[in-house]
Amino acid sequence: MDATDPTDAGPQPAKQDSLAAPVAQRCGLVAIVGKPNVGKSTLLNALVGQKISITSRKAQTTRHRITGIRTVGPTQFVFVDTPGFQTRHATALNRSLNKTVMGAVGDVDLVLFVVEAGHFTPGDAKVLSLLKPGIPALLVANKLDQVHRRGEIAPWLRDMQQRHDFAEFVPMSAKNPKDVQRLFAICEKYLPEQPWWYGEDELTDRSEKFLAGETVREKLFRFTGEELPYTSTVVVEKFEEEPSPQHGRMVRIAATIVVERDSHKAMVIGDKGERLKRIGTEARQELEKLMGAKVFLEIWVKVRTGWADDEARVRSFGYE
Ligand SMILES: Nc1nc2c(ncn2[C@@H]2O[C@H](COP(=O)(O)OP(=O)(O)OP(=O)(O)O)[C@@H](O)[C@H]2O)c(=O)[nH]1
Repeated sequence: MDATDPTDAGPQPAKQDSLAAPVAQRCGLVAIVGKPNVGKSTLLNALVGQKISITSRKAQTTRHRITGIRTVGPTQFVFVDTPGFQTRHATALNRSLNKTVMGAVGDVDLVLFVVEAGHFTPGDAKVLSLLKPGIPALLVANKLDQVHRRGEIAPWLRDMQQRHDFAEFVPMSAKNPKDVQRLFAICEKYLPEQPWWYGEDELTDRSEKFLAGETVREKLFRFTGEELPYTSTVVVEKFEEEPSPQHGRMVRIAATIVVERDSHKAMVIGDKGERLKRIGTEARQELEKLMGAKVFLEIWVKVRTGWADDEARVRSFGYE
């Protein structure tokens, strides 16, 4: 996969040659945490330089612990994206999500605690309470572009300083490449000197099968807007490579969208199947680009009432 670099990196450190003093490699885990919708996935994608975590306007679209890898100069950042900490409902699905967050913040070198600049809600406080002492945390005050009175940021930062012993404050916008570049430079010194874990060009340790499911899920949420409950999910039933003299690489994928009610199924399928067709077309086009292959994508819609309340079923759909 070729990564285009949206971060406008500017000059990179020169490659080491045999005459130059060796620069020690750094490598470490960076967790991105925050309540739903603060921009964690947008930030991760900007940091990794390729879209690997799905984003949408709907809260709770990120359910898996996704790693993104980015090597900049001598430093390899291994990012861990986590689900928004969900406090409103206590279904088995949410218990599983919360466990993922706990796992993610306990064992990392650096935490990026993401909030919307100028805001701090009880939802943010809940996530903040999960941060472990001893692990440096940066306050990423995201969506700075939406703050129109910049003068209010300084008193807000002072208030944030009272709430947690943040190592640094980074007011920024995940949508601004220069800010994202600056964030790399800030994070670098928190990662230990040790050899890289992955190749220089690797972006994720997730399989293409996983990315296929995520892509369908993103289109599903994008085209159903706020109507479809976030308990709907996507299961990839088949992912098969086939040799094709005509297309080079060819992949056959069958995915099932699992919804809770018949009415949700009708919503996903849409008038004369229009919506499901659109979901399938857009997902297929994106996957073809991502995988550099001809993709045949089949999507089914199934109703499984109450699946989000059933621990065994949540596990069978791939949540820990
Ligand atoms: N204006 C502005 N919008 C942003 C910025 N960063 C993210 N957004 C938008 O905020 C919304 C939520 O972003 P996501 O990246 O999906 O948020 P998330 O925290 O991963 O959300 P969950 O998956 O629900 O946990 C999207 O509509 C983004 O486009 C930013 O810096 N500025």
